[in-house]
Amino acid sequence: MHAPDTPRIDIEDVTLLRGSATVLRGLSLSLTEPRIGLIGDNGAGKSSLFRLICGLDAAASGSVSVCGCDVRTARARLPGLVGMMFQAPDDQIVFPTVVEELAFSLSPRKLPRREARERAREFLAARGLENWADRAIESLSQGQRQHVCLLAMLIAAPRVLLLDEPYSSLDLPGQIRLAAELARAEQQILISTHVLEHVRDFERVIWMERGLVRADGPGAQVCADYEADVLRRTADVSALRPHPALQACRA
Ligand SMILES: Nc1ncnc2c1ncn2[C@@H]1O[C@H](COP(=O)(O)OP(=O)(O)OP(=O)(O)O)[C@@H](O)[C@H]1O
Repeated sequence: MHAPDTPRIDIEDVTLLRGSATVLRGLSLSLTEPRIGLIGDNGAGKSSLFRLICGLDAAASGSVSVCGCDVRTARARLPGLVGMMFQAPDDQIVFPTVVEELAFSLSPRKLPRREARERAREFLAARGLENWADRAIESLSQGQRQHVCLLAMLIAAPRVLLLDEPYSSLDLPGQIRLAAELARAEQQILISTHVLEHVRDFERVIWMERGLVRADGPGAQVCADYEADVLRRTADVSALRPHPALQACRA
């Protein structure tokens, strides 16, 4: 059952265009679970769905609401409601140093600049990262930039977190820390990933295919169905050299 204080996202009969392409087609979803995984092939529409939910792109038709607020009319409230961690850190980061980027995330709270930076330093220090504060973003690796994107989203403390392939550039310790950070987080979290292990035990996983929902249900079932489908589609090549990610479903 949906707890009354858990955020909810309602998508009703949405069509989304990007350029001349229709990337989501008549999509309807009611997202109420605290953890939801999003899987599917490249180009299936996962990032597009996130962009729609956080108000970066507007639907050509249909409606999207977060916690009852229509994203078309609630843009000013959206930063406090929804935070997104982009797939490519350079699409997200706008400031030259870590502390400035984190302080920027606090801008919806309208704090004086000095106080916002102070809070950003404290936030970093609480995670043992005080020496990151004045580092130039340019001097960070891709994985470290991805970590900054995560911190920028967490410091803003929105009610819903959208993470677009958050593990893709992280080293193994980074992946373990991120998984622990997410397990602790009280927010509703949606994760798009190609690494099924990160969502297999979720209560709900949505498999997207060409802008539509192909399957929607418990993570173990949906991930197994997707793997079986991938195995069928790649039978010619996987017979030559089985991919480790598909070993379990071949057994
Ligand atoms: N800026 C854009 N302009 C036009 N079409 C786009 C743009 N960005 C994405 N698309 C198209 O939208 C469709 C969905 O892309 P999207 O990025 O949402 O897929 P995805 O499931 O997140 O893929 P991936 O797993 O590769 O990240 C694709 O067909 C893609 O070509």
